[in-house]
Amino acid sequence: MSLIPATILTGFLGSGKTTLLKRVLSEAHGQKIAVVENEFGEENIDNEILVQDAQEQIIQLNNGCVCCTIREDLRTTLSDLAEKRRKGELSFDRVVIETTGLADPGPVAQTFFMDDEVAESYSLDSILTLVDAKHGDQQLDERQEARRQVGFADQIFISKADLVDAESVEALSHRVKHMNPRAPQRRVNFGEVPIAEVFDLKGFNLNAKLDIDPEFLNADADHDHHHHDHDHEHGEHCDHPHHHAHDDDVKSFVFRADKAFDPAKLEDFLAAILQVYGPKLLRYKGVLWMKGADRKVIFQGVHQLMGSDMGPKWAAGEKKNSKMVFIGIDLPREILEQGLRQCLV
Ligand SMILES: Nc1nc2c(ncn2[C@@H]2O[C@H](COP(=O)(O)OP(=O)(O)OP(=O)(O)O)[C@@H](O)[C@H]2O)c(=O)[nH]1
Repeated sequence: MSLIPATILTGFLGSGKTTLLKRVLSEAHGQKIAVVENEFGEENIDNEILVQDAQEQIIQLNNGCVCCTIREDLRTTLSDLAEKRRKGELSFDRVVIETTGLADPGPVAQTFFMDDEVAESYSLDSILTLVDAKHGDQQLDERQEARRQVGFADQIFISKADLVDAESVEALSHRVKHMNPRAPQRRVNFGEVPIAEVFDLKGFNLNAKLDIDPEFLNADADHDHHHHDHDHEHGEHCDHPHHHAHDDDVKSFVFRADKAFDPAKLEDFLAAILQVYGPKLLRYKGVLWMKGADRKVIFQGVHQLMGSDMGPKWAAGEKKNSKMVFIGIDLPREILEQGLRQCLV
């Protein structure tokens, strides 16, 4: 039986997760969706909002946060769901896990890789993160959970743009992009979003795509700014409005190289780096040129868990190179860059 696609829906308190989910559930998409809800408290209001006319399966994980105490519950819930599906007692095509606004999506994502039973039945499709245009800046300033949610995202939805002026949305969008350049961004008005941008994003797939805006890559490579405090001159690579400097602890950087990697050296280096900095590395992904390989090598990971795979062949005439993006908390950028350079042939 094929793996059940799973989507993690995250975003800070009140960012519009339930609104978006309700919208998605009520859209005529012909799919059966099992929803795993994680709410604080006994009363689950969201549940009532969501159930209405949908025949979806809604499971609640109450009294705790999915990222810590409830993690075991999540594991058993997912296993039970898969088991019932196998036996024909339940029928659903995919599962969506809505985390509380205070959850760190990291441990939730890791459940899909670390637990054998879960990994055998599910494949993590993507992490969707909502950012509230009205309160996002303050939440990112004050709450690390909010910053981690952005760092982990495969797709970002900016909600409530109707409540603020265009310039503020731009500034927020720019800030978020610096934290996570690989997640595409989209504005959503009361959860209105095409289903194609919610499901089957394959953000966790080892595909050969590394969706980084080429502008961002250029700006980043040409400027050796070790501190991303948005202090570049106006008009210089970066023409978005940004009035204030943010020194977000969740940062990203892109490494590019026009020389091939020595596979053994790179493997040793990455293994060592993950040992030390794994907890701080939220997401990383790369399309690599390895010495002696006629195919692209795709690698990616979450914290200490890293995987790699062969991608497509380098096309005739294609200029071989490598690009990697690292997203993490207080990233040791110089150590990473220096180390990676030493792995080049
Ligand atoms: N103006 C405006 N309000 C929105 C938008 N999206 C959601 N809201 C409102 O924001 C409030 C919170 O939305 P929810 O969908 O409950 O947010 P949530 O992320 O599920 O909230 P928690 O479960 O508390 O974390 C609701 O009153 C929504 O109607 C939007 O695009 N614009």
